[in-house]
This record gives sequence, structure tokens and C-alpha cells, in this order.
Amino acid sequence: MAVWAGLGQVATMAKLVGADVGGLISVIMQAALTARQNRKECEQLARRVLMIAQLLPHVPEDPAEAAQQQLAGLGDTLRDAHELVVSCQGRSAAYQFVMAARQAERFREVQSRIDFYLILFPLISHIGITRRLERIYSILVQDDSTRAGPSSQLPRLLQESTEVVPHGIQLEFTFGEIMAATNNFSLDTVIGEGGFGKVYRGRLHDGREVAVKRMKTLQSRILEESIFLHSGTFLQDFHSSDLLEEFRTELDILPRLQHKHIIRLIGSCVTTVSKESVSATTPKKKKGLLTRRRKEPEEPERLIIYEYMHNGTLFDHLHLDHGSSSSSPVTLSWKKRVEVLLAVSRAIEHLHCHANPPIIHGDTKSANILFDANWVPHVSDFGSSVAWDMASKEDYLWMQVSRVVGTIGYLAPEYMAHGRLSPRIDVYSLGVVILEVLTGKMAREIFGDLLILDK
Ligand SMILES: Nc1ncnc2c1ncn2[C@@H]1O[C@H](COP(=O)(O)OP(=O)(O)OP(=O)(O)O)[C@@H](O)[C@H]1O
Repeated sequence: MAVWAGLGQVATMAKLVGADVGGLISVIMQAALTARQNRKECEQLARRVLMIAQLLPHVPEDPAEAAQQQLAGLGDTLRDAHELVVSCQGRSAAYQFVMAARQAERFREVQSRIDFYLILFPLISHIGITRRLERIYSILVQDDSTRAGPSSQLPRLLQESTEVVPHGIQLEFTFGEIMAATNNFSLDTVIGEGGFGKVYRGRLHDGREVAVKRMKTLQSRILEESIFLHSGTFLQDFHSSDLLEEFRTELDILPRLQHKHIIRLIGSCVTTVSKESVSATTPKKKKGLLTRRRKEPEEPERLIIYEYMHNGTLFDHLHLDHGSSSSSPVTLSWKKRVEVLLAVSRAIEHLHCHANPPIIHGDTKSANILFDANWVPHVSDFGSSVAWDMASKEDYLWMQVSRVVGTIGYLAPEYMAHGRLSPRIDVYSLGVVILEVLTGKMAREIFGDLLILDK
């Protein structure tokens, strides 16, 4: 019995997995049907194996190297599953009784190995999303070129064999250099603001244009949130706060990533400036003497310097004024929209399949996709990212977290409701971005529609 029909890649799969997967899955299912012992466990195993059969056709013919290594063990897992189910077909009740504990242990072990593939496949099949977008894109391109005549060229996006680009060395800047680059953080250089702080446009002494993210200081937060500082306690809390974590995460993760569609880190700056400030205990002014000043340590400035993106965010182009008019090149044609999605999908694929360990972006949304001067999209904002080192996880399906970060509308339900973090949350958010780009609706509107459909 063929488990799946029309899978034109049986030979490739057999090569990858080291077994005739289709054949093995068929015999496991048949054996499970005729099992005389442990019927419930056999059925469970068969159900999971069937899920593998359903997911396998979505695995591309040329999965990434890391995925290939993982897939190589699937043949052995299925052979063990088969052997286990077959062992439940015969044997006397007495033999089974003696072996019961050992069998239960073996079922658990084989099931968990199969579960591993059930989590792995959606990741590998994410590459399938990219391939599908590529196919759609190539149809749109062909359509265009038919209209434009035979001389038109395939866009570079489809021709490029590699998108990994060396990012060079990240520099540590002095505060003075960044002050000079941003005209002393003048208000007219502010280009945006997020939870982390203000973002300034600047020009380095070598002429490069940069975006400078300046972490909010306690002082600015006190002003902003009218927090009354009673003691040093809050100061400590603030220093170990989420912003500091975001700063560290971004500087830890971004240098490992070198991809055409991932924002490039230029450098950073942490300073321990001391400010000449009037002390509260300054003695009374004596005639003719200046107020005695003493040096007080000031909160360090923390800055991250990125390559400058001239053309705003995907969110702005979709939902702000220019999104509705035909003036935005991003929304001008279906081809451009799919091209943007393809680029984002490739960036996420790079994070999941090429970074070692894989990286979960954690906040994939249209506001975090920025366009450079040539309208090339870049995924940015890695402050919520997590390195996903599967080998060190006890539970490889997800990581339980107590604090959920991200943006409502893009958050995967299992993560938002139960704090289950895994690379799949990026695939969910990417799905929301795809819907956003294709429908022109905001994520929250799409979410609302789905809730209505659900009822
Ligand atoms: N490299 C860049 N080039 C140009 N503009 C940028 C760049 N990075 C950020 N911006 C602008 O600054 C705004 C805020 O940036 P960003 O959203 O990354 O900040 P954040 O504080 O990390 O936000 P969040 O609260 O979403 O985590 C962006 O919407 C964008 O307009």
C-alpha cells in the first residue's frame, strides 16, 4: 500500500533518510492493525507515523545541510518502530507480561524520537514556504517578461545562489563619535521610536549613513513614566531590566547573522561617562568661590549602530497613507509584494536552518521589516530573539518561558497562552505577515476575522 501518492521524490527521500520511508510507514501501519498486544500504544505510534507520512511530501528535495543530518536518523527510528509494533503481534501472554515494563519504556523512547521529527518537519517545510513563494514569484515574473518581451531579465532575487553576505567587523564606537554622527542627538535626526528608545539617523566620519538606537536611560523613563524614585531599588531593577536584556541579546545574536535580508550591525557603544553635577551636599557658596562640584557616576549610555534603511518599514507602506496610494513601490504590484515576502521568508529560513544554533527571531512583524535605498527588505529588531540550542534542551518540542514577549496579532497561540517557545512561533508570525501583505489588512484585523470565522 502506498502511503502517499504522487510523491515524486521517493528516491531522494530514500537517499536522505537511508530507507524506503513510504514502504516502512506502510508496514508499520499494517502491523499496528494486526497487533495483539499493546494495541493502544501501537495505534498511537501508527497515528504519529501517519503524521510523518503527511508531512514528508512537504520536505523539499534539497533540505539544508543541518536538516539533512537530522533526517538521516529517520530511517533507523522507523525501523525501530516497525520492530516494536511487530513484536506486539505474536508472543504468549506470559512473555508479554515479563516484558511489559521494558516494552512500555521502548514505546516511550520510540515515540519521543518520532515526536522529534514532528517538530523538525514544520521547520524544514518552512523551506517549503520559501519554495512556494519562489514558484509564485517566478510565475509573476514570467507574466511580466511575456508582456515586456523576450529581452527582459529574470530579477536577481530568483537567480542568486547565495544570499549570505559578509558583514565585516563590528566596531565599538566612542560616545563622542556617535554624538558627532547625530549632531549631538539633535531632534531633527530622530527617525523613530520604539520600546527600547529613540532611533537617530547619523553619518559616521567615514561617510556611512547609520541608524543609532539609544537605550532609554532611567532618567528618561522617570520623565516619561513619572516614576518617583524613592530608593536605589528601582535603579537596580532598571539595570537588570528587559531593556538591558534586549541590548545584550541584539549584540549577541546579530553579529552571528550575515544575510542579505537581515539588518546589518555596524557597531555599538557603551559608555561610563561621568557628569559634572552639582552635589546635593554642596557646601554653601562662599563669596568669590565657585560651587564645589564633584563627579557622580552617571548611568551608562548604551547605543546600537545599524546600517541605515532609507525607505521605512513594511508596516508603513502597507498601512499608512502611501500604502493605499499607488506611490509606494512596495504595494505597486503583486510581484513586488511576493518579492518582499520571499525575502522575509528567506531571512527566517536562514535563522532557523543556517544559523548554528538556530535563532528564533521572536518578533517577526511588518514593522520590523525595513527597506534600504534599493528597496531591498531587511528583517530587523533582534532584541527578543533566542538561540535555540536543541541539544541542550530536555524537551525539544518547546521551551517553557514565564514571560511572553512579542506583538499582539503576530504571536502564536501556544506561545501567547502557554509560554511555549519554539522556532514555530516565527513561522506563525510569518504567516500573519503573508496575510497582511496579501490582504492589506492589519494583523489585528486578520486576527479578529479569524476569531469570527472560528465561532
Ligand atoms: N536601521 C534602521 N534604519 C532606519 N530606520 C530605522 C532603523 N532601525 C529602526 N528604525 C526606525 O526606528 C523605529 C523604531 O525601531 P525599532 O522598532 O527597531 O525599535 P524598538 O525600540 O526595538 O521597537 P520595539 O518596541 O518594536 O521593540 C522603526 O519603526 C523605524 O522607523
